[in-house]
Amino acid sequence: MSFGPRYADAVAARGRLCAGIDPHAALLTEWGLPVSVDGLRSFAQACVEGIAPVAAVVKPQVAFFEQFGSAGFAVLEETIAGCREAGAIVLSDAKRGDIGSTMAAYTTAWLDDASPLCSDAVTVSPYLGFGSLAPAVTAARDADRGLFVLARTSNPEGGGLQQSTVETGGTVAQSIVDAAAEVNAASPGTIGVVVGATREHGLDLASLGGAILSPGLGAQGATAADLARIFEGADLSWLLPAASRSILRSGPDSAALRAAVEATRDEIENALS
Ligand SMILES: O=c1ccn([C@@H]2O[C@H](COP(=O)(O)O)[C@@H](O)[C@H]2O)c(=O)[nH]1
Repeated sequence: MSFGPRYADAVAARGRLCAGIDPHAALLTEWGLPVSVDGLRSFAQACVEGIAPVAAVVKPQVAFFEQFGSAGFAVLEETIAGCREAGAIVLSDAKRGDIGSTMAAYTTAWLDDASPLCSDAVTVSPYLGFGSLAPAVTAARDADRGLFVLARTSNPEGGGLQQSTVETGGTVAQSIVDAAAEVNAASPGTIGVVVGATREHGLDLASLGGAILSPGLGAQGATAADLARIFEGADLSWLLPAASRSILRSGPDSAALRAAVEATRDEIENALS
């Protein structure tokens, strides 16, 4: 099954929420774990047990594993496999982007079955030009996997670049949404976009035909009520709000993590209904 219908099935079964696995040092300490590879492994294991069986999409933040080098990557591999086994769609938040020939290698790392990091989808940066993502677009389509392309990010610094105007008159962010929509017209749901929940985005998302990952809930200040306002007019069935720290602060108990996922999801579903 291609990524779009698979994603739609997961969200229909589990609700609209992407739960992040972001093992910040501060969270490891709050959970009573050492800031070490052993602490990282225990943290990730608790997330696999508490979050992955209930969240539609789980998003490991690669940076927090990468900071421990090869041992951290080994924990990430186990985490990806464990989350997929628990039935979650795994979106690895790696934000890769480079010239096309290098992009092909990133694509092998994150989307090829033979790779131990293979995920259902990966975040990518289009700021070397959307066309530079072509190897990833082709591979995602051929392997029934997904890409999530940064369009209008949740951080305050993104606007200067993302809101600037391109030759054709629209914003850079809108040009990325439009390029994603063009791919999705032939291959529905292959390309999602990232649009933060923290502010008005000014984008026309009506023709996207793919998921809208919206980080910023909780720790960055956005609320479920903000989502309904900011995404008015978009096809809300594609909206995928994301939260990490606000859920993870309930750990390390697996049952408490599970309850935090369910409460966040219910709040979102109520606000969007
Ligand atoms: O625009 C973006 C793109 C990605 N992120 C990532 O999402 C999570 C948010 O974590 P919180 O703890 O819920 O703030 C994190 O991994 C970011 O790197 C984003 O926040 N904004």
